[in-house]
Amino acid sequence: MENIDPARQRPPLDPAAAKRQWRERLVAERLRLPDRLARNEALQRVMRVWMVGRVDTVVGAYWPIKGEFDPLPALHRWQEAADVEDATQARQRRRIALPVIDKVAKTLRFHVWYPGCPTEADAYGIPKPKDTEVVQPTLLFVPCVGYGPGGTRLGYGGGFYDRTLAALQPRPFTVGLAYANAFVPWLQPEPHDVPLDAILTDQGVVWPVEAE
Ligand SMILES: Nc1nc2c(c(=O)[nH]1)N(C=O)[C@@H](CNc1ccc(C(=O)N[C@@H](CCC(=O)O)C(=O)O)cc1)CN2
Ligand SMILES: Nc1ncnc2c1ncn2[C@@H]1O[C@H](COP(=O)(O)OP(=O)(O)OP(=O)(O)O)[C@@H](O)[C@H]1O
Repeated sequence: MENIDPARQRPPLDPAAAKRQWRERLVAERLRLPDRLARNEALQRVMRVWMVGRVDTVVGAYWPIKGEFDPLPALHRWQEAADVEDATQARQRRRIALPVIDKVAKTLRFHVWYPGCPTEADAYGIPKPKDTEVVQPTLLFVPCVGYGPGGTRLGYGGGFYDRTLAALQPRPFTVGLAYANAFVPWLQPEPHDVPLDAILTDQGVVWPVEAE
């Protein structure tokens, strides 16, 4: 048989393999970001401005891992602002919830969390609230390893958010959080991917994009 270019003998990368490769690259890149502190502050500001006027009282977020943006400081301030911002709602306490993995259904449940709340490590070593109330966030901040056009999200590959959102009735408004360097232009939604309703980065609201 003739010599064939070895690259051509390999099957092309399937989308799942491409996603695995990019996950690794994006997490490594995020951990190396030289200006992470400045980006972190910028994204906190974007979040707080974006939340003005939202009437949610239960907001889901996450405990940051692997260099993820930390949404909790901005949410503390949102919680504390309740007293002055909206007198009619001030009595209904604003609450922050963190995900807890349901190992059987492989979905997430959201448990109330507050600073100093007792926690224990989940299967991935992420702190989860211990024995606090289960709540239904109407607004959910979702960590992104990467993001693509149209609100497509790349996570760590567990499918937890997609499975959770497929099952949640009514669905919360979902907001992806990422640093702007995590944009992956070719990222295509797979059939099970639930697109995010909005994406915020340190550069502002990047989805939905304003009409030109
Ligand atoms: N901060 C944070 N909390 C979260 C999530 C998240 O993405 N970020 N999750 C969002 O779902 C859930 C946890 N899901 C996770 C899924 C995988 C890995 C992880 O580290 N996976 C390994 C690869 C495992 C494998 O390939 O089988 C890795 O990336 O090294 C971490 C969390 C709930 N809590
Ligand atoms: N609604 C669903 N029902 C059943 N399986 C699902 C569903 N959504 C996703 N999955 C499974 O989860 C796997 C991982 O999905 P995907 O690669 O999109 O994860 P991810 O969004 O990156 O991860 P995560 O949400 O945990 O951060 C998929 O291969 C798919 O089989």
